[in-house]
Amino acid sequence: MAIKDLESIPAPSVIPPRILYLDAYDSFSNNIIAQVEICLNAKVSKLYIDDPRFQPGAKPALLGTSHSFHEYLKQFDAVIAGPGPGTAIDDKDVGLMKELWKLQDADLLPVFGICLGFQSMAVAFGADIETLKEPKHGLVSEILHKGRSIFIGVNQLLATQYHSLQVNIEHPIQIKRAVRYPGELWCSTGKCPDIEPLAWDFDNRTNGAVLMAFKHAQKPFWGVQFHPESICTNDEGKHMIQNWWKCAQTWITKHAIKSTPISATVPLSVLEYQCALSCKHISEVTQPLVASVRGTQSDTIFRKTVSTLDPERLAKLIRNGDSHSLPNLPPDVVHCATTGSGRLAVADVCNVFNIPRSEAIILESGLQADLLPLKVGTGRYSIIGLVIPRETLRLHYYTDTKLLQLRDGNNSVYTETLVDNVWSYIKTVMKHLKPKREPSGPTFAPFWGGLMGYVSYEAGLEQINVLPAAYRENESAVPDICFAYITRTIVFDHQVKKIYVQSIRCPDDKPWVSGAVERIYEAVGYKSAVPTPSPMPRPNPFDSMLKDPVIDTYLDPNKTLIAVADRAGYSCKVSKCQNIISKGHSYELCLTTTNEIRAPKSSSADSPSSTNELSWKLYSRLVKQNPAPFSAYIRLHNLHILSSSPERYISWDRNGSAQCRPIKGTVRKLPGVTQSDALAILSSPKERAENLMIVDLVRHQLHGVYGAGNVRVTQLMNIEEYETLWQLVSVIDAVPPGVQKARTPDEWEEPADYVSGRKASPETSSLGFEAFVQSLPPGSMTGAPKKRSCEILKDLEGEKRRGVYSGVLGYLDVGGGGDFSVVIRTAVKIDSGDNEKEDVWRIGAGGAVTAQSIPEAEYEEMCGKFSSTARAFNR
Ligand SMILES: C=C(O[C@@H]1C=C(C(=O)O)C=C[C@H]1O)C(=O)O
Ligand SMILES: NC(=O)CC[C@H](N)C(=O)O
Repeated sequence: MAIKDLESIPAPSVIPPRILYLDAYDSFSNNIIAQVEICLNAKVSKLYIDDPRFQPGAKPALLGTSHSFHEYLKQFDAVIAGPGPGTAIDDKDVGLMKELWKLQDADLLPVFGICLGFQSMAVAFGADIETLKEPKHGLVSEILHKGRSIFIGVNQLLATQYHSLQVNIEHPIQIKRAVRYPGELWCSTGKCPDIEPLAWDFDNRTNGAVLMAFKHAQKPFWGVQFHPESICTNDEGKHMIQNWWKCAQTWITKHAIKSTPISATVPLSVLEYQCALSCKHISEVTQPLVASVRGTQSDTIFRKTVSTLDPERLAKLIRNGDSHSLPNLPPDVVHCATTGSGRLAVADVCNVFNIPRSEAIILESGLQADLLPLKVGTGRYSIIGLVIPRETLRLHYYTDTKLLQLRDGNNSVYTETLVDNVWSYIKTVMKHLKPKREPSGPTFAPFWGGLMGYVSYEAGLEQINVLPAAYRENESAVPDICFAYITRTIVFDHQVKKIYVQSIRCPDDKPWVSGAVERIYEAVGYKSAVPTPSPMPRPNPFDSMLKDPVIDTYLDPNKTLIAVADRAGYSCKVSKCQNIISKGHSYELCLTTTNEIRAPKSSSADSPSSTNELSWKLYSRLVKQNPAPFSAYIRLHNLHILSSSPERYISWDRNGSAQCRPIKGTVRKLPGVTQSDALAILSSPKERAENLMIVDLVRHQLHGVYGAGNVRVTQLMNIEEYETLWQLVSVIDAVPPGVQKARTPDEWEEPADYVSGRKASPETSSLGFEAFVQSLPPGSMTGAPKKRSCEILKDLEGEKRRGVYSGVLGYLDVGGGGDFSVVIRTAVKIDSGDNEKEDVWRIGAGGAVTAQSIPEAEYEEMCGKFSSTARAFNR
C-alpha cells in the first residue's frame, strides 16, 4: 500500500510517544521540544549530533552505553532532526543526522526534519544545497502548501524562516520559474524521484520559489524548511506538527514497530563531552593540582600548587569565617528598617555614606523629573551595596586558569581552588547564605544582601563550551567573575518613595541599621529644608552642577584622546559577518568593538579616595546625561565600572519566576530623525527580524530550564525611548510549574512579601538561578545560533576579550532572587601598574548584523551607542 493511502487511516490513540530530538546546536531547539511535548503529549529526549558515544572509535562502555546509534534508536517511536548552523553537505554540521537517512527495513522509524534536518534529508535523496540570493532570518511569509499529508486541514500558514541555504531538486518551478499545470508543483523530479514536494514559498521575487516541505515517497520521512516553533509562526504550525504525528502513527501501526525499552542514554554534560573527546576520565580533568595563578595586589601570574576546596567548605568560610582573617558573618536574620525617601535621591544617600570616595556597588534606576521611575516594570528599585573596609569578602574567578579565589577584606587571597564548574560553587554558597529566620522588620525589598558584581562575556562563553580568547600580554588580568559579599544595603523603592536599610551582617548588626536610618532621616530633613521648586526640573546635563574644576582639567579636550573603531574597518567586518551569514553559519551576529577614551591621570587623584571620587563624578555625569533603568556603579578591587544600560538580562523572584527583557533594534536620535521616522524604521521587517531571533533564542533558553508550557512572551517588540536612542524591546517570562503567579511586564517589580520565597520548593525556587547561568552569555550580545555565532565573533573580533562589556552585572539575593543587566553603554577602567601616566576608559559598542544590514548604517549605530556613554567624557 502506498504511504499516501496509509495517511488517511485514522490514527489510534497511544501512550505518550517517545521522541528523540537530534540537536545540531541550534538556539531554538528547546522551543521545538516544548512544542512537540505539548502538541503531542510526548516525552522528548535530546541528543547532540556529535554525541561522543556514537562517534567512530568511541568507547561506548566507558560512557555508559553499549549500543550503536541504530540500536539506540530502537527505544524511540520517532526522531526529529532539528535546525542548526552550517550546511547539510558538511558531515560535521549534521553529524548523526546522516545515519537516519540510511535506516532500512526493520530499523526504519518516522523522522521529521526541520530546516538543517530537512536539508540533510534532501541531500541524502539526491538534492543539492544552494545559497538563497536573499537569506531569510526571522522573516515571516505565507506558505503555499498542498493541503495533504502533514498539511491536511491546515489553513493559511504564516511561517517564520531562518535559513540562508535552500534545497534544489531541479523542479521546473526552480529552473524555469514556471510549471505547465498547477499540479506539477507537487510532482517529484528526475533528479530526486523520492522527494514529493508539499509546500513552496513564493514570497521573495529574487529568491523565486523555495521548497518549504516534502515527504519521502516510500520511507516515513517528512521535513519542513521553516520553523514551526517560532513565536511568529501562526498556530497552523502546531496543527502541522500534530498532522506529522498522525502520519507517523499510521506508519507505525501499519509496520507494527514497537520501540524496545533499553537502558536510557542520558545527555552528557559539557565536562563529560570534553572527557569523552579527549578520552580521559572525568577525575583526570577535574583535579589538576598545579596551575598558573595570580598573586594578590600585583596580580602577576606565577605558578604554584593549589589545594582543592569543596563548595560546601567555601560556603562555610564565607558564612562563618575563621578565627583569623575572615569575619563571622552569618546571615541568620535580615535586619531591616524603613524610612521615607522624600526628595532624597540615590546620590544624596551615597554622599551620606561617603560612597564617592570609597569602594561600593550601586544599581540605580534612572528617574523622571518627579523622582518616579522612568519605566514601570524595570526601574522601581535602586540598590546601594556598601563595601565595608577591611571586611567585605570577594569571590574572583578567572577563565584562563579556572581558578576560584576567596579574597579577604584586605584583598589577600585567603584560599583558592581549581574548579571545573564555578557555578556549582556559587550555587552552594547561595544555598548556605539563605537566612534561617524571617526578616526582623517588614521588608519588601527584592534584595536583602548577598553577592553583587559582574560576570564577564568570557565567563559566559565557558557555559557554551567556547574557549575564551587568551589575555593579551599587556592586558592586566581582570577577574571574569567578581562578586562581593554585600551584607549592608540601602534599597530605594522609587514607586512609593521608601527606603529600606538592611543588614544581614550578623545577629548583632541592628545598631548599625538604626544609626543608618538616623543619618538618612537627617538628610531627608535637610533636603526638605532646602527650597526646591516642585516638581523638580530635570537637571540640564550641562548645568553648573556638572561643572567641576577637577573634571574640567581631567577631560581637557587637548589632552584626552578618543579612539573610535574606524569606519572602513568596522564596515568591512559587517560585510564579513554577512558573508558568513549567507553561507548558513549564523542567522544574526552581534558584532562589537572596543573604543577607548584616554586621559592623562589627574594630578589631583593622588590617593585612592580621590581616584574613586573622579570615577564617581564621571558616573554622576553619565546618569544625568543618559538616564537608564539599569545604571550601575562598581568600584571594587582594580575596577571602575560606570554603566548606563537600558537592558535587563534576567530577573527572578524568590519563588523562581523569571523575566528576560532583550533589546534588539536600535534607531539613533539624530537631527532630522523624528519619532515617527523611528517608529517606521523599528516596525520594518529588518528590525523586527533582529528582535524576533533573540526572542526565540531567549524562549529556547528558558524552555531548557522551565520546560514546556512554562514560558510566555508577554511583550513582543515594544518601542521604548531613551535619551539618545529608540529601542525595540520584548519581554519573556517563565513561571515554575505549580507557581500560579503570572505577571504582566508592568507588574513584574510589584513588591513580594518576604515570606514568598519560603513557599516555593527548593527545586522551583532555584530555577531562576539555573536560567541565569544557562543563558550566559546574554543572547542579545551574541546572535543566533549562539555557540557557532560566538566562535565566529571571536575570530572576527580579532581574538580580543570583550571582558566586562557584553557580560552581565547585578545581584544574587540571599533570599533566592536575582536581577542582572546586560553590560552595555558602559565605561570600564582597570587600574594596573602597566600605565602610570594615563587612564584608559574602554567603551565597547556594537550591534546585531543580519543579511539585511547596511554596513555603513551599522557603523553609525555602533557610534550612536558609543556616544551615549562617551558623552559623559565631553567637557
Ligand atoms: C551591542 C550593543 O547593544 C546590543 C545590540 C542592540 C541592537 O543591535 O540593536 C541593542 C541592544 C543590545 O542588546 C551595545 O550597546 O554595544
Ligand atoms: N535554521 C536552520 O536550520 C538553518 C539551516 C542552514 N544553516 C541554513 O542557513 O540554511
